[in-house]
Amino acid sequence: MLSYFIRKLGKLLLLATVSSGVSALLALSLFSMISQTKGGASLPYSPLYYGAVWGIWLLMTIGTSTLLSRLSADAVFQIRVSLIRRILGTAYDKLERAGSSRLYNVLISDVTSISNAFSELPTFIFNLILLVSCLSYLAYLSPMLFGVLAVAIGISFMVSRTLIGKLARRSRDMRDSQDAMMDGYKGMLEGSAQLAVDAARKQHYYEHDLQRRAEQLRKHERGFRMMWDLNRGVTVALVFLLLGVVTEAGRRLGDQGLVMSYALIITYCAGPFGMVMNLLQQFAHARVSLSKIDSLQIDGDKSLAAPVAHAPAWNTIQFSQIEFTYRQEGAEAPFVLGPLDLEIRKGEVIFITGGNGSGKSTFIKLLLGLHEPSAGSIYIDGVKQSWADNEGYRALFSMVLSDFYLFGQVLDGSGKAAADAQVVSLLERFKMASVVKVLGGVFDTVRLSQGQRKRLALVSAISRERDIYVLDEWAADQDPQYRRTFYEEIIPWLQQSGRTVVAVTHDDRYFPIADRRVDFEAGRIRLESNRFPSRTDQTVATPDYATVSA
Ligand SMILES: Nc1ncnc2c1ncn2[C@@H]1O[C@H](COP(=O)(O)OP(=O)(O)OP(=O)(O)O)[C@@H](O)[C@H]1O
Repeated sequence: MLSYFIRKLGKLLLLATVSSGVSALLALSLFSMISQTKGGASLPYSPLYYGAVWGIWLLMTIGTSTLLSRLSADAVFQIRVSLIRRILGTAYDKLERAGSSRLYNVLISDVTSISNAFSELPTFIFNLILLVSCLSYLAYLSPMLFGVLAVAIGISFMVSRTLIGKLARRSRDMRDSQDAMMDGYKGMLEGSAQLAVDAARKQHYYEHDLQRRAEQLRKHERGFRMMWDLNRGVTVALVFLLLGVVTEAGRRLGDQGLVMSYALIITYCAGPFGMVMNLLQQFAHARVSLSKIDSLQIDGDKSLAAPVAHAPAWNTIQFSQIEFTYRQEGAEAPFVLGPLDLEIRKGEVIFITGGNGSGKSTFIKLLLGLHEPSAGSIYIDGVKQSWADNEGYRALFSMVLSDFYLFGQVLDGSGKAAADAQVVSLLERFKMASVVKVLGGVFDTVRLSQGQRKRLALVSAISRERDIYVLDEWAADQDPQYRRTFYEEIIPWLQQSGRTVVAVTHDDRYFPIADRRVDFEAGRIRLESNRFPSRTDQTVATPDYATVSA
């Protein structure tokens, strides 16, 4: 990730570092001029020269601040965008395993800690240069006194390193507690209606989940802050220790002027020294965030700029000995789907039925190419599909799953904003035209009832003009009248235009609508019943998008 940043912001980082370094050296030369003025004697350089250096230093400092603030904002932007792209390019099942709470936390807190650390790099380099320059100058003033100082600095460095190691461990504990807290927030917000009605549950959730997690987080935050402040305190204490060591050594050497110069420069260096130590702490914290991101395996590398894959021409999709197992930590007997053998033919209406937990939705996700089969293969017209390169395969589908998200923007078959007239005609068909307006392909509201939102989701899915519609219990939230319209009008209308429909349903009275019903039980196909056994011999219509969209 660091190399990614350096690639993206390398020039700005270099500029900010050089400018920080020059400012540091100018500041040091100002100090050197002052420190050479002993006992109220005049400056060794003319006031004009001092004023000129001061002026340049001021300009450089203003310029550096501007560059640093730009670098900081750019770093936040770059890491945010890079994470978004990684998440968008990551396989669905990896995201599902990571869980939304952990992903939200990465997007919120890890983005901040990494970008803070990165944007502080020039400040770190600035202060490091300042520190090294100060130390070099001290070595130049008196190598012997510097030798004494170097031993004290070495010891200080070892102490700080140990403390920073402890801080990283505390940071890791704190980050884990933040994930748990985020999970608690999620329950509180997503379950707000249940909690509002059920006071006992609210109290229980507060005491057993939220409060406990908050206490755990407080404990780890306290440990982290304590270690952070301890490290800072130790830094200040070390500066005093160094001053004491220098004063004593100088007294023994009998050179008060030298001691004065040393004390002045060490006092000046206390700021940069503290800053370097502070930033080392921040880097340790950011490293924990980076390891958090790595642990989620959001390693998506599919470029968003890559051309969108086109769906292949097809007549049959064949599942051959397909198996899938949910990877669950600690689960004794994880759910196993398959082995499945199934053929989907173009233009068919297939209903997927079965009891709760029988594997219908899991099958749907395999069909959509969202889960990678653990065994078996998928063939299109006899050609084996590669999981690693299944963008084209996925482009065959449009769907409304049971946990769908309703996007406000409607897209057409080419991925552009859909024409309003086309969307309005679909809204009319779904009896939504009086409820929702569309402007520039965007619904004016998505704050609707669940059944209405599902209708809009299907309008959106149809607008994409894809070959196969996959619907997971779409009609479950519709009123009986519209449920009937869905089964007796919408599905036949889609089929007549050459579309294939694969729908999960529990509505047994409408089962005869389907050409085929595939019934699941305990992850296996229990029964496959055909309404038209000879359907494969029929000529299948080519999809007529104009008819469907109109
Ligand atoms: N994300 C998941 N992680 C682990 N196991 C899961 C996950 N989702 C589902 N399962 C397991 O897979 C089994 C089948 O789930 P699936 O959602 O496919 O059932 P379904 O037939 O669609 O049920 P329903 O009719 O209730 O929607 C479940 O019993 C559950 O044990």
